Amino acid sequence: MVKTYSYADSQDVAEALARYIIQIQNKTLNHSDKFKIAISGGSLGKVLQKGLIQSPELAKQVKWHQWEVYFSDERLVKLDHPDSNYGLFNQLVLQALPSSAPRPNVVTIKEALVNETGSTDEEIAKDYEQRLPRDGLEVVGLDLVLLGCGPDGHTCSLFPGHDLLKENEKLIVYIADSPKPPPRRITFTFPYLKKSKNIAFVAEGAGKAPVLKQIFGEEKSGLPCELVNELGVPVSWFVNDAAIDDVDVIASKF
Ligand SMILES: O=C1O[C@H](COP(=O)(O)O)[C@@H](O)[C@H](O)[C@H]1O
Repeated sequence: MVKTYSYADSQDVAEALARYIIQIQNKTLNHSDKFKIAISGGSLGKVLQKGLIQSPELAKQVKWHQWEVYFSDERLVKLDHPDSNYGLFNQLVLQALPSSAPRPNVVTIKEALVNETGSTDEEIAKDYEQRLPRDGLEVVGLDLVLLGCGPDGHTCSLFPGHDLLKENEKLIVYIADSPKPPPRRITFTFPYLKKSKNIAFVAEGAGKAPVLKQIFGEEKSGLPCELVNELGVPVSWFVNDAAIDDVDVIASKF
């Protein structure tokens, strides 16, 4: 269920990820009128910009008007704040679309609840969970979830050793003590990630080599990224060669 792809440079990674996204988009739109996808923050934004906006042959295949975009995690700041994952996606992708291009439907956190006296981060998480796609009363998984891999092995805002890794019921939860600033966030949980039809990770650069060695090594790392690999969801990893520094340990898996 875990496929791994490595490419020499970042442009190759970006184009390979874009081709994969378009493949899942087209397969989904054969039986649905909406392509439901989750975006992460961090380094993923630039990869999407390179593959889905700046690569003309691929850009013309993206059916943005049928996209329904969610966020696998979000920082609890205003949407135009430099720390906002929506803000990054808006800046790198949405604002780069031709003005005539139809826009996707983007499901952001309810900005009015952020820093409003009387509302709590738990309410923001519950509100976002209420807006996840449903089939009747049941919340359904997304067609594709795009995840990053932090140098500590975190993904979404699920951090190593955090109690949130034990959440087995809620689909969206809040964290008030993220070890990576800013501290206040909401995040997909493993129960929600497990509902996904497809998951893809992107990890690039020498800085990710040590954690990839742990995630794909012989020993169980218990890191959030490795726990996602074990959910039983089809997972694809897109990395560049700089992120694979130990041929013995993981290159055989790429
Ligand atoms: O804080 C976060 O970090 C992760 C990983 O970011 P990366 O730059 O190392 O790829 C990101 O996926 C997540 O959305 C973000 O909130």
